[in-house]
Amino acid sequence: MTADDRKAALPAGLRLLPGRFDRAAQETLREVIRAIAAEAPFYRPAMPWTGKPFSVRMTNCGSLGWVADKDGYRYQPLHPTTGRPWPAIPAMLLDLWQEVADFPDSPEACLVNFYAPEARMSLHRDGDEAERAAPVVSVSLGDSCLFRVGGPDRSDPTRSFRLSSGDVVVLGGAAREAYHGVDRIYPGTSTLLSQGGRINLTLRRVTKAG
Ligand SMILES: O=C(O)CCC(=O)C(=O)O
Ligand SMILES: [Fe+2]
Repeated sequence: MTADDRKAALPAGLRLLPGRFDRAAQETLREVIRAIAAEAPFYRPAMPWTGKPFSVRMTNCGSLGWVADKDGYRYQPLHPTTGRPWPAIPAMLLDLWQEVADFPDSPEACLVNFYAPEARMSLHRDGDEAERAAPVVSVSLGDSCLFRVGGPDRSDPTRSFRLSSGDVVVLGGAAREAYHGVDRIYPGTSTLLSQGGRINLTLRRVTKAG
């Protein structure tokens, strides 16, 4: 038995689609995100209550965007600093959802995370969406990362694996409720983003946001 065999199994409903986007498609996505960020700039959210800034910078596209500030976590239709609506979700990402989500309706939200080399995302569950039958569909671009996933309880055993530019992860079924996070970025592992770092796109159906 290897060390890996002793680790938790991947949760049911987690699908990894390595290299789902080839380099040309990644470059197109990069330009699409550049246009989104020109309209809806990346900003640094803060942890509720403590106000501690996230290491990840964020923006959104879609009719709703996920935000975090001293008042809590929520979805809202307007960018917190510009006050403008989020840009539409690009057709390429709606097409991806149609192909892999196995869910009839389109996503309302696409969170765009930017990880500088030192950024990470601590273990959490995506729990602010009313529609939990819809999966979370996530796209990785730029530098590789170490992604960790466990079970529905924070104390469940976890497994980690690398995600590289162009990879897609679908968290559906039981995996929709699984704890997950990003332990680290591997700087210099991709030439896609000239400044380095990693972009993650996270499509969610949401509906009836609080
Ligand atoms: O960056 C990732 O791969 C995961 C992002 C994530 O879990 C989230 O935004 O909720
Ligand atoms: Fe998440």
